[in-house]
Order: sequence, then structure tokens, then C-alpha cells
Amino acid sequence: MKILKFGGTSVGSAERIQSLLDIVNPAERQIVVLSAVAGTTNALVEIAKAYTSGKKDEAKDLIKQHKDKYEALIKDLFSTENGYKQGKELIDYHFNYIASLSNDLFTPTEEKIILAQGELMSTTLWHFYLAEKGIPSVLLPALDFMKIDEDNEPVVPFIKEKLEAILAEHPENMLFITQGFICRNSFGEIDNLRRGGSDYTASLIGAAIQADEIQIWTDIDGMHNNDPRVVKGTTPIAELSFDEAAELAYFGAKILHPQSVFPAQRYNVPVRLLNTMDPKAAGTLISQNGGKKGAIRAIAAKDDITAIHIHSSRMLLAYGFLRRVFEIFERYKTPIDMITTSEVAVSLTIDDTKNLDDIIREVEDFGKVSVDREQTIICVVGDFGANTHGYAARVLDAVKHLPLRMVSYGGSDYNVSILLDSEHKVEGLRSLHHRIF
Ligand SMILES: Nc1ncnc2c1ncn2[C@@H]1O[C@H](COP(=O)(O)OP(=O)(O)O)[C@@H](O)[C@H]1O
Ligand SMILES: N[C@@H](CC(=O)OP(=O)(O)O)C(=O)O
Repeated sequence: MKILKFGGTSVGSAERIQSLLDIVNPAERQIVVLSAVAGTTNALVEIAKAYTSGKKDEAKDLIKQHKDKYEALIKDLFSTENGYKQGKELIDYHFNYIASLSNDLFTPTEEKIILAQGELMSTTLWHFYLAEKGIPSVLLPALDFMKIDEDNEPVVPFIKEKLEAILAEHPENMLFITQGFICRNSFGEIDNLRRGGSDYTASLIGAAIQADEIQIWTDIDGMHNNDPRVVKGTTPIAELSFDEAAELAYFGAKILHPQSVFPAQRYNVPVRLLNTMDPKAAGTLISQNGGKKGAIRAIAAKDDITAIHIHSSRMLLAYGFLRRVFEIFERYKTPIDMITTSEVAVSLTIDDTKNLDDIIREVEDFGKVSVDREQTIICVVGDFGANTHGYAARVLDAVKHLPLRMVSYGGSDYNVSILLDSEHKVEGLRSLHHRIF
């Protein structure tokens, strides 16, 4: 069984929703995971922000604006009166529900309920469209099987058990549709897998049911060797290993949600990145042995990084120092991305600054602390195993005209990372691209 995920742009208009049938073969048993229509989740975030700050009129205007877009979409999508009627009832229901939340005490729980409406609408609209065309499909409610625990980690055995039970109820059906992104948390409340999380849904489903392949359909012909939004002349990479893809996704290659590689890797299910606008293009295949030995594969950048530098003479010849520093970050559930150390100092980076003030207060017990904000990690990914040579030199040579804050090499066989001020990011990406590829 295959899992096909279509992102926001792939369901971004009536025409795009209709042309999913050019790609999806309804005679093949498969699960199709859909994101919300492009722009919807951003609009829902804005509505929730307006509610949070008590701006009910602003929220009402935003709801109206967005509902108008959906009115236009369903007019173009359906060709029968009955199809249109069903679509209209659906969007009335969801937008009235969003509007009704203005009367409640607005907490993060209500915010997550609002954010879930986009995927609930897109999947049901496509299900109705297929029905209009006489194509049977089964809508699988993600909220019935997609679950995360108290640490926001997915509960794969639960997902597997629930999903297999639901699929077993429909032995004759071929086409299943479900929502990406949304899930329930350990309290049973509606939650989500964070922005861009529909890829993660597809990967978790693929892992849970041991699918043959997970296909991520988007608006570009695979993972490119640099950020196409910043650098001209980037090219798609035919094959990547899971490790390389994970590094690229984590360090900013927006085409894949950062966590989405791990479930597929853990259960060894290949992932293919494909282009809805050009379905015949080869795309990128991510698999166990996909990497090309001894080569630089791609460059990615992650913004909004904060660097923390701790200078302490107590570190000199001491043991247990780093453990005590790391424990502080662990207590505040703050992941560390990059680390460099000397005998009397340690520098590390984080991207989640929710608890930064508390962390700094505690870290200051160890020595002198300084913080640099608006930093960017540029990550160069390839096969840099212990027997290879020259890669770090090539990377550093390409950015020798830029001030570097940190350099990390050797942490894994796949990654050379540099930290620089975000104002140098574009120049860094371009210079690396032109000198390396
Ligand atoms: N290395 C990269 N390779 C391919 N696309 C990338 C890369 N880095 C950033 N992107 C961007 O990711 C976009 C696709 O991701 P996204 O917008 O999340 O798609 P979707 O809405 O289909 O989930 C592309 O349009 C491209 O601009
Ligand atoms: N709709 C959600 C989830 C998602 O994955 O979207 P997309 O596939 O369009 O990146 C978001 O915008 O975050």
C-alpha cells in the first residue's frame, strides 16, 4: 500500500483539487493525506491571534474574507447542484464553528481547534468531489488514530492499532483520505504536529502500516541542492539517504517537515518527493542506501537561531561540567542544535527561545554568558566519512570572506555546519553554491 501526501499548493485551487485525479489512481489501495488549502493555516493563525488579543471584530473580518475564498472555490469545484450544496453546508459549518469560538474563553486549546479546521475542510471537499464523480472513497478521521504523548511524540503503536482496525472495516475499498497535520494529545484534545506537519502524518502512517512507499507531492521536482528561493540554478537530487535527508530537513530545506524522515527511516519505508505540477519528473528518492559516497550533496539554512556562549575557568580540567550545563536545557525541554567547546568555554545554539531568560539565569551560575540573536546555521550535507578529506576546507574556503561565529564538523558523517549572523545568510548560501557545485 502507498501513502500519498499532497501539500497546500497541491490542493490550492479548485483546478488543483480536480487534477489530483491525474495522479491518484482510484483503483489502487492507498491512503491520501491532504494539507489545508494553501494560505488557510496562515489565515487560521491570524484569526486565533485576533481572538487571543481580544480583537473580535478583526477576527470576524478575517473569517468573512477567508470564507469568501472558499465560496469561490466550491463554485469552481463542483459541477452539480448537490455537490455544491454539500460543499456549501460544509464550509458554513466550519466557518460558523470558528466564529462561535469568539464567545468562549480563548486558550491555546481553542487555538489548536481553529488550526485543525483547514485540513478537515480540504479532505471533506475532496471526498465530496470524488463522490460527485462517482468515485468511492473513505474518509479516515485523523483525530481517531493520530496521537501524540505528553512529550509531543507520536504514539506509533496506537496509530498502528487504530489505523489497521479502521482499514480492516473496509476490505473492499481502495481510496482512503485523511487529514495531515492534526492529531490528539495525551489529554485527548485536538492538537497538531506543528507547521508543515502533514509530511510527518504521511511518514507516521507509512511507518505504522509498513507501507511500500510514502510519496510527498509538492510544487517542486524534489529536494534541490540549495534553497531555490534564495539561490538561482539549483538542481534536484535524484537520491538521498535517510540520514542526509534528515539533516537537510532539520536544517531548513522546507520541502520536508524536520521530523518526517525518522519514522520512515525507523521502519525502512522509502520516501519519494514528487511534483504535482510535473508528475512525470523523477523527483527525489530517499532510502536507506540512497546516498552517493564521497560527495557534497546539498546546502540548507536554518534561521532564527540564538547562540549562547558560556565562558568559565571552572571548566578547565573539570569533568561533569557539560552535563550540568546540558541538564538545564533538558529541564526546559529546549533542544540544542550545534555545540563547540574549548578548554574554558562552550558555545551552543537553540531555536526555541521560549525559556531563554530562565535558561540564561541558571547558566550564569557557571560563568560569563553572552547571547547572539538572529543567527543562521548553514548546513552542508554529504558523505564526509572518517576516510574522506578536503570537505571542511572547501566549505570554509567558500565563506572565507564572511565572519563565522561557530563551525561544526565531525558530529556526524553527513554534515558540516557553520553559524553566522543572519545578514550574511544569502551571501553564504550563494557563495557555497557557486564554489561547490
Ligand atoms: N532544498 C530545497 N529543495 C526543494 N524545495 C525547497 C528547498 N528549500 C526550500 N524549498 C521550498 O519548499 C517548497 C515546498 O514546500 P512547502 O511549501 O511546504 O510545500 P507543500 O505546501 O506542498 O507542503 C518549495 O516550493 C521550495 O520553495
Ligand atoms: N496546513 C499545515 C500543515 C502542512 O503540512 O501544510 P503544507 O503541506 O502546505 O506545508 C501548515 O500549513 O502548516
